[in-house]
Amino acid sequence: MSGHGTPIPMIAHRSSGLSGTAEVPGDKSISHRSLILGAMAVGETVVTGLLEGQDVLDTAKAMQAFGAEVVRDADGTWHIHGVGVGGFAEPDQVIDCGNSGTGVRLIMGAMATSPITATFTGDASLNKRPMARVTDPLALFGTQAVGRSGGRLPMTIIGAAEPLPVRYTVPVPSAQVKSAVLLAGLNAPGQTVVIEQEATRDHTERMLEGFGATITTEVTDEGRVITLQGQPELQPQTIEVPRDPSSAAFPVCAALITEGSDILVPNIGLNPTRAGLFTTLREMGADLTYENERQEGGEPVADLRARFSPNLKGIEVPPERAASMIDEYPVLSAVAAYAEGQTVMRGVKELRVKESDRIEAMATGLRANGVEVEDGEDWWIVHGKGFGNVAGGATCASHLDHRIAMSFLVLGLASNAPVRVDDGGPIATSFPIFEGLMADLGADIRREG
Ligand SMILES: O=C(O)C1=C[C@@H](OP(=O)(O)O)[C@@H](O)[C@H](O)C1
Ligand SMILES: C=C(OP(=O)(O)O)C(=O)O
Repeated sequence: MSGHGTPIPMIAHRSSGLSGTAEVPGDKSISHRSLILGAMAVGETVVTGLLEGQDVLDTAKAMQAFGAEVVRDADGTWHIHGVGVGGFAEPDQVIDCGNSGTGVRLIMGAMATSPITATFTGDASLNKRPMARVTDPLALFGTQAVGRSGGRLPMTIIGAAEPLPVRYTVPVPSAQVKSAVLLAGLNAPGQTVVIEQEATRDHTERMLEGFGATITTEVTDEGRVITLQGQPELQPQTIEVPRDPSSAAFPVCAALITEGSDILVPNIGLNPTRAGLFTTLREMGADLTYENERQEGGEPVADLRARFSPNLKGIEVPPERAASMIDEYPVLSAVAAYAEGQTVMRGVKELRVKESDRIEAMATGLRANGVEVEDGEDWWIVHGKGFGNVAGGATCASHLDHRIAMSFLVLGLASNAPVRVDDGGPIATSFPIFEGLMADLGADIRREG
């Protein structure tokens, strides 16, 4: 949905003794892909555990506009009747992807090699984000794109009627770009090859294989070379979406910084392309353990146990870990405020083109709450104050960015004065049950006014 409702101001007060079990919702990345790949398969894909956040609901609506039947049962199971690779119909309305970069970029890729035209838009945040990173490689297939200056939405994509196969090296670490090219490659004849120098989340590759595509990944001197055979008939799947490690990050970090806390966050996927935050927190001295470690659907899964960790130390986060925790830097910076010493984060330029400029948004809000932050184009350093020394007391702008809103609310759970955010509305894009879940654990996070 583009536009945004009335702002929802929220406030977090110092809390202690968080306890209980935090059942976080389904993984956002896998939810988008389940809908898109389900729509491109022949027959009925059945999905349980789908994240019903606004980002994913917007993708579901988009798949209907392209001709797939998408139905939710009363029990929350989703059924997608796909139209097959190359079977998309031309939508008769503008496709509104709301706040979701993943939604718009993956859908642009998925329709780019069909002889149809579609116009995309989003909310004020999404309409500022760069799309040339996707439309440049799509042009190699023969796809045309006409958008606003700077490659921004709203944008019309004219699909290639006779697509060519493509070999493309992704210039920025981005699973969205990689995925857009692979999804476009589905309806191109021959082999599409995508090369990435840094490993990013690999859900598209794993799921394409699950849907019956022929796809291989080879690690070479050039990087990860992913080869997809075009024009497969995708087989419908039954998918149980695992819980989202990026959402798990919020209750986990809240427990680490609030006195006397001990919580369990069950069933979290620890795919190495996603688990960088948890490794980093453990290196900082967090009392964060993996219980009941197991494999599910070919992925490592564990229950996360997080306890109050009064002796956190700042560290230098290895830059090569950035892609595996890219969405978690905002909440890491909130935890870093309570550590002793500096937390140094480098190689994170991508943070500047998310739902907001996340370095700028967090640095400004942290400073307003009494925490010193230095920053440059692709790095930032949080100077930890240690427990009991974060002043708090400020109102932070969330900039239509769910992760910024949730990170400042976590910050306020251990600061001396409460922390406010001007608008908690965007939280519903990825974590619609955040407020209730945090309240059940004992966190004092409320709406104001
Ligand atoms: O492919 C995906 O599902 C995602 C990729 C990442 O974006 P980039 O590809 O821009 O790094 C991430 O930030 C986003 O939340 C989800
Ligand atoms: C960057 C994010 O999402 P997207 O790019 O899909 O808007 C996120 O969820 O943190």
